[in-house]
Amino acid sequence: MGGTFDPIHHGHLVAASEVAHHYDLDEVVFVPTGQPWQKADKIVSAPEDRYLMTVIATASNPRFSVSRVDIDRSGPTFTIDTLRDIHRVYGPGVELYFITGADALAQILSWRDVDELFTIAHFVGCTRPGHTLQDPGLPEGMISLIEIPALSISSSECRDRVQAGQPIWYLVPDGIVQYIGKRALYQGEIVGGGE
Ligand SMILES: Nc1ncnc2c1ncn2[C@@H]1O[C@H](COP(=O)(O)OP(=O)(O)OP(=O)(O)O)[C@@H](O)[C@H]1O
Ligand SMILES: O=C(O)c1ccc[n+]([C@@H]2O[C@H](COP(=O)([O-])O)[C@@H](O)[C@H]2O)c1
Repeated sequence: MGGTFDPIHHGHLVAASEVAHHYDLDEVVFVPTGQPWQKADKIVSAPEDRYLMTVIATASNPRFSVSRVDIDRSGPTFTIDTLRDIHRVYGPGVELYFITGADALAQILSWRDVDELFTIAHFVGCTRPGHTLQDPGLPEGMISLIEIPALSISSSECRDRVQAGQPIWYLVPDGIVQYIGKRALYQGEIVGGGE
């Protein structure tokens, strides 16, 4: 599952858990983006903070892991590179599923090397409150759509709440609340951070 994870929240974790259950996956690898080029107009926290928050949030689940492939690669993050790197790490025989939410799915035709993407991994689109889940017009079978329990949580809302001094307990794992406090994240002015 790729994401900016700024911060990771329970919407991400529920989506990952549901897809893992549905497809009986051995492992879900969370891959925090290095430079999310389609969020270039937004301020994004340091990759190392987003990576550590993802590690903290997933630590208790033995089937969840976190990869550094995107944060260790320089330049904008493209999923085509993510999938090639993951294949190198796990070996060419592994079957990959790329988990993505309804909002990301709507943009997928704008992603780099979109045609090749579907030859490397299965794409799974998850429902997300506030976004309509539509097949983006690709040939049948390229993307599977699955319904997950609705959690109307977004990272931008979490950041806005921290900046406004409102609690984010129970929107994110407890360790993430503590990490955000310890590192004083999201307390400055957010430019273009809202949805
Ligand atoms: N509540 C949710 N339910 C289902 N999928 C989600 C949810 N929140 C995020 N996702 C999906 O998780 C992936 C990574 O999301 P991302 O890290 O950009 O979080 P976000 O909450 O969308 O962030 P932001 O509010 O900053 O845009 C995307 O594919 C997104 O669609
Ligand atoms: O490959 C691309 O061109 C591309 C463009 C936009 C987003 N993505 C990927 O989509 C995932 C969700 O991205 P985001 O920005 O919504 O957190 C993450 O893994 C990104 O690297 C990928």
